[in-house]
Amino acid sequence: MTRYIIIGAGAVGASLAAQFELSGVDYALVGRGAQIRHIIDHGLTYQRPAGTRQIGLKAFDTAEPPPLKKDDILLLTVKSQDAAEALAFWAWHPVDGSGVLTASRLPLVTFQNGLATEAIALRTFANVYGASILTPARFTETGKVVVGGDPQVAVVTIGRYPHGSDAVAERLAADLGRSDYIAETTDDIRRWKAAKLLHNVRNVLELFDGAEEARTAFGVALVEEAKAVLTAAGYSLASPSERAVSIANWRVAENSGIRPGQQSTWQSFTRGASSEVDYLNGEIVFLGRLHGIAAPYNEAAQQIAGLAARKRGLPALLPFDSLRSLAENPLASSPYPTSIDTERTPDRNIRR
Ligand SMILES: NC(=O)C1=CN([C@@H]2O[C@H](COP(=O)(O)OP(=O)(O)OC[C@H]3O[C@@H](n4cnc5c(N)ncnc54)[C@H](OP(=O)(O)O)[C@@H]3O)[C@@H](O)[C@H]2O)C=CC1
Ligand SMILES: CC(C)(CO)C(=O)C(=O)O
Repeated sequence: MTRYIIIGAGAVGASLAAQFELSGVDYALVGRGAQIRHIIDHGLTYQRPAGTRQIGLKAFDTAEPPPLKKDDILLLTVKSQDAAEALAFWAWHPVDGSGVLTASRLPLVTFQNGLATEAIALRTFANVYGASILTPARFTETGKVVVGGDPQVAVVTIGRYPHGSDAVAERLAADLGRSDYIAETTDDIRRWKAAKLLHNVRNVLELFDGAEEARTAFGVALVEEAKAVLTAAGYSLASPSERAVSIANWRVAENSGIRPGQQSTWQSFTRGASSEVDYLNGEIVFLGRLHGIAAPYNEAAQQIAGLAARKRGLPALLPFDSLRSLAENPLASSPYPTSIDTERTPDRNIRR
């Protein structure tokens, strides 16, 4: 019987575990730090539009991972910047105590935003699948995850990487469907991930203050730049009309505990965790450099977020004017103060 090994117990991973637990799909949730300790000891506080419940989960600390079995499928739900470390940890585990190694045997599904993780995974794992997930999920308090998707938790598109679809993708889509997700498969997951990145390049704006109108205009510039770069890099972007499933009735529920302005990047900064911006705006900068397209708006956002991330926390929103002047005058030295305390204080901002 298939068992899903969920790696990373945050917004996406812990909610997957909770939904599998509720629907009877077999899984093991493997996490680290205070979050997994709390889940092991007390269960997960899981807030959905219909109410909040305390759910006991099959949870493991990375320090004591469950032994892997031959029918396991790995679901990678860490942030992109943590993917290489997590993959290196899992790749060379023996399966079933045999001489067969995880990376050559077990399928691995990458749930990350951005375009980088699948290629990193393919270096070690022979069977890589990408999953593009649309879910309003929040992890800002230890032991608690809020998901406002209604009536289903999320919309997930799955495909084999770099292309194709097969029985593993279909299996995961079916199990997600049983677990209250809208799920579909695709032959070209790269197009879906690229299309989603157009949304995620704007995540960074939630770290900045400033007038709504000016921030919206900056968001448009980020997206236009991303479109130009992705096109130059050979991506044709998937369009919502290509969906095989209807998401017309899917929404973020009102009063679900999910508020605008608190997407995944904001959550990491708020928790004092590390930043994914180098894989979102940074992916556009990287592809722009490879294909000779300037991306000053994404580059300015990446630079200022990068400096701020070293502080590990977001005591106050960042000055939008600095962002705009750096984007409009990229050769000027960074207008954002560089005398930043770089001491690492993980989980500093978590409310307990
Ligand atoms: N949150 C959302 O609403 C959405 C997120 N996404 C994407 O999904 C991906 C996951 O995001 P999200 O769930 O928000 O991330 P979170 O930061 O909420 O959760 C990731 C968890 O993985 C843990 N972790 C990191 N490295 C390891 C490791 N080696 N082994 C075990 N656990 C590890 C982190 O611990 P620590 O805190 O110690 O770093 C953290 O608890 C991202 O690419 C994100 O962009 C996509 C759609 C929506
Ligand atoms: C789906 C969405 C937009 C949810 O907020 C996301 O991808 C994120 O938070 O990064």
